[in-house]
Amino acid sequence: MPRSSKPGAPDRRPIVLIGPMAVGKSAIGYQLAQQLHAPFVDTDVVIVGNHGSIADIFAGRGEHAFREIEARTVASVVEEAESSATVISLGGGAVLDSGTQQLLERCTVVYLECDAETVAGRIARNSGRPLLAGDAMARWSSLFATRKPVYERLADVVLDVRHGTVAELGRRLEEALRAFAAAKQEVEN
Ligand SMILES: Nc1ncnc2c1ncn2[C@@H]1O[C@H](COP(=O)(O)OP(=O)(O)OP(=O)(O)O)[C@@H](O)[C@H]1O
Ligand SMILES: O=C(O)C1=C[C@@H](O)[C@@H](O)[C@H](O)C1
Ligand SMILES: [Mg+2]
Repeated sequence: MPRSSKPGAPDRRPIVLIGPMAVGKSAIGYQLAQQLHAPFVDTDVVIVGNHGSIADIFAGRGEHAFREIEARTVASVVEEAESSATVISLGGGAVLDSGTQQLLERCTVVYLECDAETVAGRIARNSGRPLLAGDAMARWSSLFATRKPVYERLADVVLDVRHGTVAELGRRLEEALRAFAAAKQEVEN
């Protein structure tokens, strides 16, 4: 029996991880894909593969150009993943695009929820995120305050990632997705 037809198994829609910078979308997304034996795509990685580093795109062409590239990339990744349980990790700001928000209606959306304390050490070590140039923590907090309502509105499943290793959070997320799929199946039957 295919894994996804087990009662309560995650359904065959793309699983998309959203949330602020450094929350763990890429790390936990990869972990979940391993557990589900599913393909994994990180849209930031696809952008870098096709267009060069994110820092160079911001520096050379500006944020607006980056957002256009990002929206096109997310659309093609989601469309290619349609009807499969592919795990997709988005960049932190990808959800601001209205076309992307519409596409996410066809996916199971997981919002990774955290606080500034969780990401402080990770951001201090980081140098590749152009939007965090200067006072990284202040920039992160200001972006998070603006985007939090969008993350919350789009989420099917919310995972609190303030505590736990990536492996533990991957297991917790798989359980949460099974519970979500089971509840959805019950409503549909
Ligand atoms: N629960 C965790 N425990 C310890 N380290 C973690 C945890 N989650 C993520 N990390 C580490 O934090 C760093 C940032 O994680 P990651 O790159 O997955 O964030 P992201 O949400 O994809 O960020 P971005 O929006 O910039 O792509 C990585 O080095 C990752 O290994
Ligand atoms: O939160 C953001 O706006 C960003 C997050 C990163 O994943 C990258 O997509 C880029 O650095 C922009
Ligand atoms: Mg990432």
